[in-house]
Amino acid sequence: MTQITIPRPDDWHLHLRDGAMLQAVLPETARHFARAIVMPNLVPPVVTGAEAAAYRERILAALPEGMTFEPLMTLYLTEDTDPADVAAAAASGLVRAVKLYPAGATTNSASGVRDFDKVRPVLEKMAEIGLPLCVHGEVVTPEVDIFDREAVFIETVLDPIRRATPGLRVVMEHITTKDGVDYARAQGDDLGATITTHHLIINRNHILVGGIKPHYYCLPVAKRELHRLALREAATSGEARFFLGTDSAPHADHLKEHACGCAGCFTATNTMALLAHVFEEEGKLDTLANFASRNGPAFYRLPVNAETMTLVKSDSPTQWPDKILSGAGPVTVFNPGFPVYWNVKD
Ligand SMILES: NC(=O)N[C@@H](CC(=O)O)C(=O)O
Ligand SMILES: [Zn+2]
Ligand SMILES: [Zn+2]
Repeated sequence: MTQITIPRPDDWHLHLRDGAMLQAVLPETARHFARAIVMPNLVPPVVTGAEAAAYRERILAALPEGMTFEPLMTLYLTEDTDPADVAAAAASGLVRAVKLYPAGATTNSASGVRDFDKVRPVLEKMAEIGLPLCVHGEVVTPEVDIFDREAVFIETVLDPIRRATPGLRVVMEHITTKDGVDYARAQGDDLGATITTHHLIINRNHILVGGIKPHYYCLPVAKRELHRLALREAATSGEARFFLGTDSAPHADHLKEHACGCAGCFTATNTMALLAHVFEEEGKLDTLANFASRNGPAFYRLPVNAETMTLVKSDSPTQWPDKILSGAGPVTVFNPGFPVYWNVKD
């Protein structure tokens, strides 16, 4: 097959940042994706409904003329979050999810949750109104090896929270392990899991073998090959619980190529072409629409986009810019390390 048409995709986990970076990266997403769940880990974080409304306005103001894109807003869960504010922001349709960052787990997570008992009233309100909790699923206990943080989180934090809060709808964000895949599969339809593009392509060797590759460093960090293979199998299975969240996370190059480099891969520009490549490799092009276009809206109780996207495979490799230029500095586009012949048709 050299061509495939799917409903226009959405991105269920995206970092757009703010200011000059937002201006530069928003068109990269809006060119292909109709909607995105926009992460709230700004500095300072997007905590209240009023802050989410203001951030949404800044995103829409940065959208180039002629592009259509709907930002789906999220709130950053803190120990001081007010359940009534969350409920009001959800009822108005402004906010589509609340994001849980264990304090210290990832970029800009210092205001995240340390004591899960303190957020119990918010979680109970969310269960009552059906508002999803998006979870960065890693423990931050120093004794736990960074490659085990996701598996330990599932057992010691996620599962207890879900048992204590019946009816809470949860998205395991950017799963990176077979443990994550297996856990998601064993649950009911109140649990979804996003999978990034880059975790379908790289394993931990890509980061470390032959010299350290800062542009492959993200959190959760890529794991062993067996986990990458489990993620590929899950993403291409067509199962409703697995959907695309690119976690495209721009950082200026000087902050990635640094003695203490930031975590995040920037994949907004080439995600759809890369996914077509991956799904074709797996012999599963027929399930790309489920992963990128249908399963996410079903979980978030939104309609599938009416527009379509056509992906075409050609004889010569697809070209992308190496970097996106922004007022905050250049941002390197994720390089899969192999030629890709798929591209989105204009
Ligand atoms: N994924 C990352 O490595 N980084 C994200 C944060 C996150 O999603 O954990 C970022 O905001 O840069
Ligand atoms: Zn995260
Ligand atoms: Zn993220």
